Amino acid sequence: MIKPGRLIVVTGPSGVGKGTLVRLLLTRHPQLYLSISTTTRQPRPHEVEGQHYYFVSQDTFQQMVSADELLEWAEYAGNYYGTPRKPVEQHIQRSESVLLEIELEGARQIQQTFPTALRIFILPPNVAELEQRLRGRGQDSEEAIARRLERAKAEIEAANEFDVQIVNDNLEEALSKLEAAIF
Ligand SMILES: Nc1ncnc2c1ncn2[C@@H]1O[C@H](COP(=O)(O)OP(=O)(O)OP(=O)(O)O)[C@@H](O)[C@H]1O
Ligand SMILES: Nc1nc2c(ncn2[C@@H]2O[C@H](COP(=O)(O)O)[C@@H](O)[C@H]2O)c(=O)[nH]1
Repeated sequence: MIKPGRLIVVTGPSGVGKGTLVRLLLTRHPQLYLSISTTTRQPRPHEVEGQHYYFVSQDTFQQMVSADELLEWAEYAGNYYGTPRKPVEQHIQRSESVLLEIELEGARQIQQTFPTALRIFILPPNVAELEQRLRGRGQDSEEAIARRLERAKAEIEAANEFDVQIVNDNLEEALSKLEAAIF
């Protein structure tokens, strides 16, 4: 059994399948709470305010940082992303476990502030497959894909900083490993 009120961080390069794995995990384990991030990125066509992200201006994001309303935040590929503090703390206080799906710099901040958090790194089978997944997703411009792939190299090198590393090759197998790490 998972310990109550645990913080679980899922990190890995963009396009590796974190969101896909987390969505599947939530359908099997609806008791987990997924934090909804704030971002200055423009919404993608299918994205819904308050469901995928809270989409805010740079000014609003900066105000949230100044007011210490974010548990962690980072600049990523030209946009800002952060975890709203209050909902996470409320769920943890209620002994509910919370999932953060965030990039490397944010995960490093969580390591400082929540050293007991379980930190999981999702790896691609190889970089060519990662690129194929980013392109296949069809959501990002060529420039955005290039920036994400550039960042991916440094991210992958940091995988050993994490408690658990999971290669997302076969999706079902990766999901089973994610469940085994958490439960
Ligand atoms: N095991 C897998 N095999 C093949 N394709 C996969 C696998 N896992 C995910 N994908 C596909 O890869 C693409 C990227 O997945 P996803 O959006 O979940 O990545 P992500 O890590 O959440 O990216 P980001 O960090 O940018 O949000 C999607 O099209 C998804 O369907
Ligand atoms: N440090 C944080 N990183 C976050 C947060 N929410 C999402 N992310 C990560 O950003 C990249 C890009 O996301 P995309 O939706 O533009 O593809 C990806 O690695 C996300 O995991 C956050 O609150 N903090």
